Amino acid sequence: VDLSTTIAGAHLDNVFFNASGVWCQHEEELQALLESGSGSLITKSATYEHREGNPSPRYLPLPSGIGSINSMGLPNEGYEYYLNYARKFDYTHAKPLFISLSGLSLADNVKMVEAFVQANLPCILEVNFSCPNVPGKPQLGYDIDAMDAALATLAPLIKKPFGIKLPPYFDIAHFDQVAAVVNKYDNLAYVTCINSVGNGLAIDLDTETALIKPKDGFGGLGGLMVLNTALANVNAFYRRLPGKQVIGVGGVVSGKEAFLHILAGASAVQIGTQLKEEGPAMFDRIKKELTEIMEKKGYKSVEEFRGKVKTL
Ligand SMILES: CC(C)(C)CCc1c(C(=O)O)[nH]c(=O)[nH]c1=O
Repeated sequence: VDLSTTIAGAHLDNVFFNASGVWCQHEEELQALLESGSGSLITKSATYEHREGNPSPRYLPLPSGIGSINSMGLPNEGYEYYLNYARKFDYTHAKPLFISLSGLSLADNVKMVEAFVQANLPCILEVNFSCPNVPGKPQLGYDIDAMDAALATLAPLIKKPFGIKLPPYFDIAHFDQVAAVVNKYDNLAYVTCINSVGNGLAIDLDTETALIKPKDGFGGLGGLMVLNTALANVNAFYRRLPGKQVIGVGGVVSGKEAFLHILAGASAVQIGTQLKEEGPAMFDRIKKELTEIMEKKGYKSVEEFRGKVKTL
């Protein structure tokens, strides 16, 4: 069966790759992704300066495999590290390179975008809209006017097709409002849905203590428990963004959830928590599981069923 796809004009020989933030902060990790069964790779969201991030424990899988919680605090090597990586990257390689940017201000995003545009490389830029906004205001992804203003500045600068990483939405009116903004920008080629479900709290019964150290234990939720929110966001934006694509992420632990993401409309599928727990060998397992499901159902390519979820 054919698991290949094209995102923002770049060909992936299979739909799978890492969720930004997982297995992608350092070159060694990115090299492991290149050597894995993934179809592509995306770097850890970069800020202008290097960041250590929050004190540990800052990521933990939750008991009974329902998911994970993290408050990493944007640890990354600084954007120049990823720009250099993108300069050295072998673009004849079968896998396209995605670069995630998460500036702490619009000015920082502009400076980073300008540097990448100046370098004129084949990598695809993805702006993380869960990045923090002005302190006291909600993240960019939850401030529709700020999101529109950021895109009005960034889209013309980037010129080429690019994407944005979106937090999960839970209100139909928000799907409508965000889609109306996204549809204004022709080169905004895709949205990646969803980022972690924000500010969850995991507490240990025995110690009566929050699991992670930062932010009084508050952190983003990922893994199987966010699957149905992820499927809804993928399908909501698939229905609302004609001519654009959706990358699905959230709750993919096997070929089954990957199949459901594609059925909901995903053109590619990213994996975070399960990759963190299982390592890059996971891609071969998940590709095999998706292939088996497609063979059993008689599908020869992901194109045949993408977005074809039925309603009653
Ligand atoms: C949450 C932010 C630190 C504002 C952005 C980086 C990020 C982080 C992180 O670095 O803590 N974790 C996530 O699950 N998603 C993200 O987008």
